[in-house]
Amino acid sequence: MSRSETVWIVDDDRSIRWVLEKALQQEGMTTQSFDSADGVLSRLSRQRPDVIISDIRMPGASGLELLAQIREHYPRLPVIIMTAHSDLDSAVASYQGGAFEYLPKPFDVDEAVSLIKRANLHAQEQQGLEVPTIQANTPEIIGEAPAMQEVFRAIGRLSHSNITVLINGESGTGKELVAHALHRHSPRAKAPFIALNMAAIPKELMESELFGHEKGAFTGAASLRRGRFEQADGGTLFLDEIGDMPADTQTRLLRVLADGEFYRVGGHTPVKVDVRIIAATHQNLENLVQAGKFREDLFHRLNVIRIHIPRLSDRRADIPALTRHFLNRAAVELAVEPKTLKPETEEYLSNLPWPGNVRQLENTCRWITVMASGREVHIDDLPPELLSHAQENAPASNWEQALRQWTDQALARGQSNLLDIVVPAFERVMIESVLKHTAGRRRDAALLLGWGRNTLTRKIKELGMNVGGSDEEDGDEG
Ligand SMILES: Nc1ncnc2c1ncn2[C@@H]1O[C@H](COP(=O)(O)OP(=O)(O)OP(=O)(O)O)[C@@H](O)[C@H]1O
Repeated sequence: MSRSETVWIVDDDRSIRWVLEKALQQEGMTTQSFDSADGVLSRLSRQRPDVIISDIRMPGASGLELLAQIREHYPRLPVIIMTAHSDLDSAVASYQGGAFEYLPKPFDVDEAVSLIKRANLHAQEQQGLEVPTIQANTPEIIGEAPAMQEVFRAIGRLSHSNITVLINGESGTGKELVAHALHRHSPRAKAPFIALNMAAIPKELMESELFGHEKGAFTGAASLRRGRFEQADGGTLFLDEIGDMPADTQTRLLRVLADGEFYRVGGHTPVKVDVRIIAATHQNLENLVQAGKFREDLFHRLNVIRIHIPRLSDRRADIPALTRHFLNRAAVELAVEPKTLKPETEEYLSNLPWPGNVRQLENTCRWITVMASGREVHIDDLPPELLSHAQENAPASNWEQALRQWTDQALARGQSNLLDIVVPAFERVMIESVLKHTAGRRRDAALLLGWGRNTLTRKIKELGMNVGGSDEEDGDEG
């Protein structure tokens, strides 16, 4: 490039401006910084940067207001929106407002720089496309954890499209919630969102459920019934647990997706529909295809865009916020004061395995709201299965987690001098295991532990361990 690209940085946080300025200048770009959105617009009438990167929340006009103004007056100018409040609403609002990208803070500086370069290239290639602004308003999906930010980005990116989406994730991770968000942030938002769980419908009823039936199509079909496909016309059909769909229904579904029309059960006139499919499964569809249980051609039709929803144990950072959200919601449902967690209870919950994912956490919050006696929730107030579960199932590889839980509980009991209890226990386990490994030979054991032999002997005495063998005799094999 002959001339240096100019990037405007808009953020009320001086350190962010500074970090970006330095990084961009190092890449040979020219920067100009603004501490609010207000100055940017007046400047734009005289001067034009190649890319703008702006924070959302600032005193005065917000980054999204700035974005809207720029889209209206300078549609070719790419804007990257940054925010410390990495919620779905800001992600979606950014994309729908026509942002080139959405960058949740804290971000990797290199990532920011390469994004800015991409924005610049894109602007040159595209010569600007104007995108309509739609007001965002969703039910809350909580997700500060990086894995969820990826999901939000996907929802944002897809918000202009009607493309088929396949959602993967364990049961209770929020697949339906995400499917709904995809719909609400799509051009079909005003049309129906129809959800259907393949695992919950008896096989023999599935076709009529999906495609409806004509009057008299079979015994009991007293009148014409429109199926889910017709109900979802113009909107979105969410097919949950698609892996459980029987083979013949898969064949019919494939045909509908190809032709955009189908016959009601017992019908002879084709029914035309325009339906966006979002499918979800907790199973590995590739494996089902290999096992001959899922049609490969249908799999490819559904697998256009895939969104993976992480299990709750892979986004533990979100557990406190989710818990507060569910406790507040349960309190509203039950018309009581919301419970709050003691810090050690929050920490304890954050470290549980949560095999039932977000749904299990939600149910736990309902349980707590009903059962916990005080306003503040102690570890002892948790449902008994969570208390025993943690102790029995703490995996050996995860001893730190077990230790953390033990510490929380000891603190909750008011115990002190904790290291006096834990350190000897720790040393005892290490010494026993290593001596077992060396068949009682202390010299080898000391080497493996990384201690001198005298230290090991002293420790064994101090700990009052009865480990057989002695310091004198262990010079030889014996
Ligand atoms: N990130 C989240 N923020 C707030 N609520 C959530 C979130 N994820 C899930 N939930 C809530 O948890 C419950 C379970 O979510 P959902 O039904 O979407 O899961 P699912 O993956 O579709 O489960 P299944 O596969 O068992 O049908 C719902 O009540 C949903 O509102």
